[in-house]
Amino acid sequence: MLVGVPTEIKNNEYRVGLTPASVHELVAQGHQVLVQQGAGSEIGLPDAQYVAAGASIVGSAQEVFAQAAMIVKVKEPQAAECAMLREDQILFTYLHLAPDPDQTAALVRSRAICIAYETVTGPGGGLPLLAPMSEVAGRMSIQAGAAHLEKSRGGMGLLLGGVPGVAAGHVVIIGAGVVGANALQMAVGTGARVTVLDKNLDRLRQLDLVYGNRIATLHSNAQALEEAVLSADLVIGGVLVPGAAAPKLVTRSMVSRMKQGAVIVDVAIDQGGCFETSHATTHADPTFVVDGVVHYCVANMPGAVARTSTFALNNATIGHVLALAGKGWRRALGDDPHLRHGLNVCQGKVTFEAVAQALGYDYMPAESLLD
Ligand SMILES: NC(=O)C1=CN([C@@H]2O[C@H](COP(=O)(O)OP(=O)(O)OC[C@H]3O[C@@H](n4cnc5c(N)ncnc54)[C@H](O)[C@@H]3O)[C@@H](O)[C@H]2O)C=CC1
Ligand SMILES: CC(=O)C(=O)O
Ligand SMILES: [Mg+2]
Repeated sequence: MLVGVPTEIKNNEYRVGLTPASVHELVAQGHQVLVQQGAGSEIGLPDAQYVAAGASIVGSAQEVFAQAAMIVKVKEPQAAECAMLREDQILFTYLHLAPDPDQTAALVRSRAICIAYETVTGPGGGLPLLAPMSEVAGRMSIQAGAAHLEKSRGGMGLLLGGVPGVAAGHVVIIGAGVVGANALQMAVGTGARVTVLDKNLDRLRQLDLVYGNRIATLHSNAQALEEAVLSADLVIGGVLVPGAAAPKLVTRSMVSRMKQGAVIVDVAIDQGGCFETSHATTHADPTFVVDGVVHYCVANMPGAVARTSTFALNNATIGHVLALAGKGWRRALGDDPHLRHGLNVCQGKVTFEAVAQALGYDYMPAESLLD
């Protein structure tokens, strides 16, 4: 198969869909790879490394989209990229469709085979192609939150860990999944006081076993959430209902009663966000203030540490890239129910139920398109 890798064009997005090592794997199995000139050059992966791995370099995204049977990317296709997709072309990337009607309509119109990293499941449960980026974003959320608690960035002027004789800050983490557990690890490292909430008691049990009385765990209900958020200096939003728009757990009224200069990091913003006051921001302009509370809502946080993130992402995606290239989409999805869960839009139909429900499309089960 001819596999294409365009340069990412989202704001401050320097990740790349395939590393030279992944290109090497594809070429070793008889595939051809087209990489757009400079796709990895900002993160120490120059064109020469791709050529050494067996790729051909082309000058423009147009050439990649026109020639490749499968496009491997990182972020959801931007409008200019959607316009270049073709019928039956495979698109393998993050999509986050439920909160994004325009992108969904464009993918439906394209009649391409659109497989979302974030809804591919794993044999042991979980979302293995989302997990590496959630690890990155969860760890970064505490760095970003701590920085924005500084006065010069709009925060209340608080050092998370405190100092001897001065109390530490209070970090509240909503959602104890991959983002939440990684945020927790970093928050504990700063010396902050940490509270973590989830609806899933097993997740809270696991964290309690690791951290004991160093943290507080709370079953997430409206009252517990409100009390925690109102006493927080930094709140991390890391909830997920896979494929669906994030539930708006923190209302505008709660935000208006938070401490002045507190900081919210809404990691779940790529699924629409779990704070009523959130809207997506970019690395170029990452924050805005509502009722005196700083909101950091960058939808592609791992793009800031693009080198680490590119390798972490490829570790998780390459097996599926090889299966799609080797078997074609019908057989690869037919053989592997976990990869099949990634199919969100296919030949003009919405094949992921939560996306169809969120955006008012008829739902077409993936299975019915595989014969
Ligand atoms: N902004 C960015 O750059 C990035 C955003 N993300 C996003 O972060 C979000 C979280 O991802 P993961 O941690 O991997 O998901 P996960 O599935 O590992 O964890 C989500 C957790 O939310 C919990 N949850 C669901 N409903 C809840 C509720 N009402 N109250 C409390 N907890 C609830 C679940 O029980 C689960 O433990 C996703 O939307 C993901 O796409 C991930 C990576 C980068
Ligand atoms: C998961 C995601 O949206 C990201 O890594 O940018
Ligand atoms: Mg997004």
